[in-house]
Amino acid sequence: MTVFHRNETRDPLPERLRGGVVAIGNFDGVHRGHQSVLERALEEAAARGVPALVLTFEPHPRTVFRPDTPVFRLTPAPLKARILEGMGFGAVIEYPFDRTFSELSASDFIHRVLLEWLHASHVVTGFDFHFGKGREGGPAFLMAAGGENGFGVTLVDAFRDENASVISSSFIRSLLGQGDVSHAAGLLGYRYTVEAEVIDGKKLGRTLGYPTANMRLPPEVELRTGIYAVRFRRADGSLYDGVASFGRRPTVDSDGEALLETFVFDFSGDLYGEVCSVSFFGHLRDELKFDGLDPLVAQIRKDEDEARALLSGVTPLSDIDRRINFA
Ligand SMILES: Cc1cc2nc3c(=O)[nH]c(=O)nc-3n(C[C@H](O)[C@H](O)[C@H](O)COP(=O)(O)O)c2cc1C
Ligand SMILES: Nc1ncnc2c1ncn2[C@@H]1O[C@H](COP(=O)(O)OP(=O)(O)O)[C@@H](O)[C@H]1O
Repeated sequence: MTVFHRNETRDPLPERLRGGVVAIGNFDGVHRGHQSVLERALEEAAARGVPALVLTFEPHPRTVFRPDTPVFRLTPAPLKARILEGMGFGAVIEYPFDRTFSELSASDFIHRVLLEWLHASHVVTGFDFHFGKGREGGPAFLMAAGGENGFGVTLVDAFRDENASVISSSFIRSLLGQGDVSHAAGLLGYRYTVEAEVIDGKKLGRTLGYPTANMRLPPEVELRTGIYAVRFRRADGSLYDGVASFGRRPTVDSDGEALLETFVFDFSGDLYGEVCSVSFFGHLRDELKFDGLDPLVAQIRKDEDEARALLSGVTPLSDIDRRINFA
């Protein structure tokens, strides 16, 4: 068993990873459309007996072109790497992306990155992948370059869901903005998941009988505020059901920042400083401003019951979902 390699630099690639099948793309969310491209790369690699790699770019190229509007990332690099590892890839290349790199011509990208650096034997991308300065290189260019330079190319057609709609990261972001985490899960193939350190709060939760693990999400996250049924994973891998509130807590803290606060079921202990993850299974309601703490606590009790009921019946949507939320 070789270990998964996360490559975050332009330093020479370890020898054992050269000559592989390379899937290229940003793959933010690693949604079911991305998975159809990625599965093809895994099949090609298995058939040839060579490593399977993903070439992706960090930071997300749109963040480099428009620094003041950071992209709402469905899968920040660490989560993306974990999903790809679970799928069976040998490595993810998080190639450093900056303005200078974006000026490389499509031909230079092929020669310097794919050939001289990765020694790619085969490339797999989606039908609409473009690369090089001004997106000048498209599928036809890549096919021709493969023919000239002796690497194979597989272009994977648009994946359509059950309703014949093309799945896109931006549509999934908009669903999360509406709080529709179940529709988002259907398109991702797994429940939307965030990861962050548990930080200190007002220490009020414990006095209400509902201690909550508080997390700060990146400001560009556009998840709708509200109350959700969730699964909570600790750093040691243990899994718990829970109920979480994402928002500004108008009842106790009207001008505070938005926080994700999870009441973890059947748990007691210290979570401060631990990096934990939260996966969203269902949106229960919007956040409300209550007239005092008693009605808030009464509502949280109902939320807990509702979340327990919802979570008691859930099943994995895919192997990825099983690894993240069930195993
Ligand atoms: C399931 C759940 C539902 C919540 N719903 C609301 C709400 O509708 N309105 C609100 O102001 N705060 C809501 N809260 C947030 C509580 O006000 C908050 O958890 C409490 O103030 C504890 O804060 P602390 O963790 O900083 O001590 C909710 C919390 C949980 C766990
Ligand atoms: N069942 C639980 N769910 C969430 N946090 C818990 C639980 N049991 C203990 N804790 C601990 O208590 C803390 C939350 O208590 P709370 O009074 O809400 O404080 P804070 O305001 O700092 O979040 C968590 O960060 C965690 O360390």
